Amino acid sequence: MDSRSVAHHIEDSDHQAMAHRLYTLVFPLDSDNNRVLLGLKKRGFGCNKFNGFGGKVEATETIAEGAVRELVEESGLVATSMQNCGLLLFYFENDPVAMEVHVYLAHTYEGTVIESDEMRPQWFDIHDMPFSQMWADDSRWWPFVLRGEKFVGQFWLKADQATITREHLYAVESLGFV
Ligand SMILES: COc1nc(N)nc2c1ncn2[C@H]1C[C@H](O)[C@@H](COP(=O)(O)OP(=O)(O)OP(=O)(O)O)O1
Repeated sequence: MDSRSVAHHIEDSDHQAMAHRLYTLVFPLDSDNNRVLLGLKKRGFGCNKFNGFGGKVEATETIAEGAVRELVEESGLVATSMQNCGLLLFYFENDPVAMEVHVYLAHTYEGTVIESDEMRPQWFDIHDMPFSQMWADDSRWWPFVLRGEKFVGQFWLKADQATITREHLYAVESLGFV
């Protein structure tokens, strides 16, 4: 088990028994204008979906370092303050490895938004998200972000990557275990 994984903090024995792969997901906010920067994924996993910016955490970095690196690589922005706002756990049918996704809000950042090989960035109103072009789970947990609540979400998905068969989503006081 990756020592950076927080799997053992989730009270679910099936979950704890699984292998986990660590990911990050960062949402840059423009609070003055109630906007969030999303990227349209241009290739690979989640192609043609809007999402925050993130990817696999490398073996040599912390989760927060991975979040900053992926944001720069995919959007051109360098986060200067980030808040860990959620933990998402995805279990895909026929995949023995759970995805452990650490979600951050970037409140301040430097640099210029650029399109990368992987992502085409676009600003959206935080109250008018393109959920029909996003992962199925996003519309479930985004309201927690709007309410300023930290959250943990477990989602079980069919192999079609679109159908949620089971979910467990709840607010937490703190993600201090992350
Ligand atoms: C299943 O539902 C999902 N919902 C949301 N909102 N985000 C998800 C979901 N499943 C995966 N993600 C996120 C987690 C990561 O931020 C990316 C996937 O990362 P990727 O596979 O693109 O990782 P990279 O390291 O960038 O990959 P490359 O090997 O292509 O560089 O999606």
